[in-house]
Amino acid sequence: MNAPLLPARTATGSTEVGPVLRVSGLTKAYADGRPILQGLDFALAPGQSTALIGANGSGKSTLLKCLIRLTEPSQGRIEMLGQDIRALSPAALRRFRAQVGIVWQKHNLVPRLSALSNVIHGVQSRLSGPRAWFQSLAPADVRAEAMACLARVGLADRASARVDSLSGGQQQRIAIARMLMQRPAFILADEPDASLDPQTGEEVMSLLLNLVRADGLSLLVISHRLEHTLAFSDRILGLQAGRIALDLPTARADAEGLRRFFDHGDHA
Ligand SMILES: Nc1ncnc2c1ncn2[C@@H]1O[C@H](COP(=O)(O)OP(=O)(O)OP(=O)(O)O)[C@@H](O)[C@H]1O
Repeated sequence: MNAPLLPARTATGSTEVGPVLRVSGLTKAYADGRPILQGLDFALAPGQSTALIGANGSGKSTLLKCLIRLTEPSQGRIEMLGQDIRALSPAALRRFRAQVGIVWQKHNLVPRLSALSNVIHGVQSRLSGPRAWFQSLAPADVRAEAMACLARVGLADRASARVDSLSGGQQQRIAIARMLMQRPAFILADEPDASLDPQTGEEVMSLLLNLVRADGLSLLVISHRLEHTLAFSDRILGLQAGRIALDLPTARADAEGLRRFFDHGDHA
């Protein structure tokens, strides 16, 4: 059970790649004792985009936060990128989180700083102090990498613009570029399209998926939009009453059944 999950040599010498995430018996209750997650078991294969769906309050955000211990699980085991997450010391957990890119609905950019400085902030796991904060103080290689990340999200020409002069969609792209700067191995996204108009939301989701595909990354994304779930995932996990009530390849998803799950939190 304690063996690393990422490339392991088999007896024949071939390389076998295990899941990027394996969750076993994950249970969570907040202080009031009400069970939110009730013994979840699932694993995610590398290089896949998985949509996490469920009614409001079904525990999607709680699950994402448990995975990296932004909230502490009550019980169960979480293995991500070969690490037993619940066994990590606070310092090891901070180092581990640097490998996980997170895209939130609210991106927490620094509004008065430039787009480039905000992207440079993604380097903080590798570099500390003002050199990881201001574009004018960042080492040349860090600036160049941040510019490349900006180019990947289509905003190289806005590098010097103050973030608060950019649109909501552009700001979410900057947040994605900052996340790329972390060189993540796994991406968690909590409704990255939620506060954007439908077209911009679709563009952001499409950009995120293209980057994930290009870099061969794994993505677990909370989705509230049926059409985005169908267009931007390989697999769908549905939460209902704290349990996984739906788990299927997106190619086999029936849009009407999914619509019921979105509207009522069930698929009966
Ligand atoms: N810090 C907290 N303390 C107590 N209860 C909480 C806390 N955070 C969330 N909850 C409760 O846990 C339940 C699940 O919340 P969570 O945000 O995980 O659901 P969700 O599926 O992401 O919802 P939504 O789709 O509305 O974002 C809700 O009843 C919520 O009120």
